[in-house]
Amino acid sequence: MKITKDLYQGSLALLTDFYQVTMAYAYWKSGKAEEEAVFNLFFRKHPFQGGFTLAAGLEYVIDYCKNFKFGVHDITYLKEMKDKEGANMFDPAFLKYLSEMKFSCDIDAVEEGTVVFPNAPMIRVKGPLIQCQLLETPLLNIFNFQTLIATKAARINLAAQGEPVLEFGLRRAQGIDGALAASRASYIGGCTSTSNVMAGKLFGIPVSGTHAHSWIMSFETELEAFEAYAEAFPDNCIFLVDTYDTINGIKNAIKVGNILRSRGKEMVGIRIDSGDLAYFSNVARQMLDESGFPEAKIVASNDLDEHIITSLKGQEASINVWGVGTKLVTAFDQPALGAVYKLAAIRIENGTYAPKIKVSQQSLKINVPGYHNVKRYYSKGKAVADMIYLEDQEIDPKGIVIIDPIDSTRRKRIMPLFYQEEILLKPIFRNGKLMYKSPALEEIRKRAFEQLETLDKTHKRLINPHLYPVGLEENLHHLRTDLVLKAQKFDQKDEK
Ligand SMILES: Nc1ncnc2c1ncn2[C@@H]1O[C@H](COP(=O)(O)OP(=O)(O)OP(=O)(O)O)[C@@H](O)[C@H]1O
Ligand SMILES: O=P(O)(O)OC[C@H]1O[C@H](OP(=O)(O)OP(=O)(O)O)[C@H](O)[C@@H]1O
Ligand SMILES: O=C(O)c1cccnc1
Repeated sequence: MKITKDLYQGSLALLTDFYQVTMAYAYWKSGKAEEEAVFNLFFRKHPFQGGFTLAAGLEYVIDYCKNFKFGVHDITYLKEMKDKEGANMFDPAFLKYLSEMKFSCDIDAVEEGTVVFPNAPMIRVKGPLIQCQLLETPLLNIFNFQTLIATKAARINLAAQGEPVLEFGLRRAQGIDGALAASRASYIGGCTSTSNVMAGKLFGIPVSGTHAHSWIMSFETELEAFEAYAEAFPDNCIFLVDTYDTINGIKNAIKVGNILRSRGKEMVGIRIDSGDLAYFSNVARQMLDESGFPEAKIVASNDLDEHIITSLKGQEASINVWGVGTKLVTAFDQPALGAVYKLAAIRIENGTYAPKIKVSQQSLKINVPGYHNVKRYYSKGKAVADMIYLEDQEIDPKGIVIIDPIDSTRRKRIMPLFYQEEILLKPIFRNGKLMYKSPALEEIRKRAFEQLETLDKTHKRLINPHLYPVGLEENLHHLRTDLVLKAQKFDQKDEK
């Protein structure tokens, strides 16, 4: 995949917030640029009031980091930036330093298609402070969006209960890249295909589609339009039946279905895009069955989402295929995931890490300090809990307690001995060198499916899902509590 080169024809180094560049300059000036830091990317709350989140975007991150370099044009742009007095904003020696900077971080991340939970890192970046800082914005940009859309797609696909969901979002997506990334994330989340032909070409996603109302309207009659379409695509006919009168449209589809059959071909189905989808799909099913087309599929579209699909299922609608656009690719009911990227540790002289904490009035906003990782415990193939732990922490296989990072009275005892375990942050880069082979998109999609299978259905329900246990290993909990208390004492003294 060459997203960088294909889409932006060059460097993406400036795809960052200006404050990252000014901080980079200030780090450089104060001699801190090369200090080793650890940052974590995580979110605090599942989107869509759900009980799970599906990670996506790592392949873009890898591509971004592999190509992380300030090119000649980037440097020229920065060189010409002036401050309020009209002086050059940046010292030429800093710009030379930037132009020679080589990506040299360690990155560990959850694989795409992994189910993830609040407060646990999805990406950990360790490296020179200046590089870690410059990566904040692009990493958040990539992960926030793709993870959000993959999660929405997973919810929609769960609602469709295994029936195909066709992604139709391009025309209403947030711009060109938003659409492409959304098609990719939707496929990871379980969609069967995309209508976005470029996403098909770039990512190898199957493309599919029916036809529009304009096709029908360009003919004198609907019947003529269906006949002409059948002439052009005898093996791929899904007739849109609701342009004028849906019942009459179904009759016309059946007429052309019979013509096709007389030529040894089968119509694939019909699409309904307006009106009461439960009512019309049931009428259509009956008419198609009675006319000898029990195999014909009924595709429904029109502002669908997981809730409407669930409702239509509850109404026993006869819909077999779901076309979903706007509400999927725009993550309609929650347009941002809200993941953040926080400094967790700074390496100190003796080679150990000094944990860093950002205190907040809201315990929800206090980060998890230190150089940590996440372990998932499985029992008989089902995920039972995630533990966030310091990398060098010994874990007693006979019994540990994990403590909820928000509410320390919520605890869970785990006997690692009896569980299978998976370390979720996998090595991606070491010293800037790529260690990880990105799986094919198909593999990622399969992982997403398998990961969702490991999750109990109580965590997957759309409304009021059961909370999956994620906790801090005891020592990490104590470290965090001590740091918070210390920081608060300091604040109190300060205020006097
Ligand atoms: N039986 C149903 N139960 C629940 N929601 C439904 C049902 N049938 C359709 N819907 C949803 O209701 C909404 C209907 O929107 P709208 O009022 O724009 O419909 P319309 O009849 O298609 O109008 P138009 O012809 O202008 O498209 C859509 O989101 C659609 O998915
Ligand atoms: O409803 P969504 O989930 O966003 O799915 C995509 C929508 O886009 C099309 O409508 P549009 O009116 O743009 O074109 P059309 O004339 O082909 O119906 C299609 O018919 C769907 O209704
Ligand atoms: O192929 C379709 O039916 C389609 C494609 C994009 C948007 N709406 C429908």
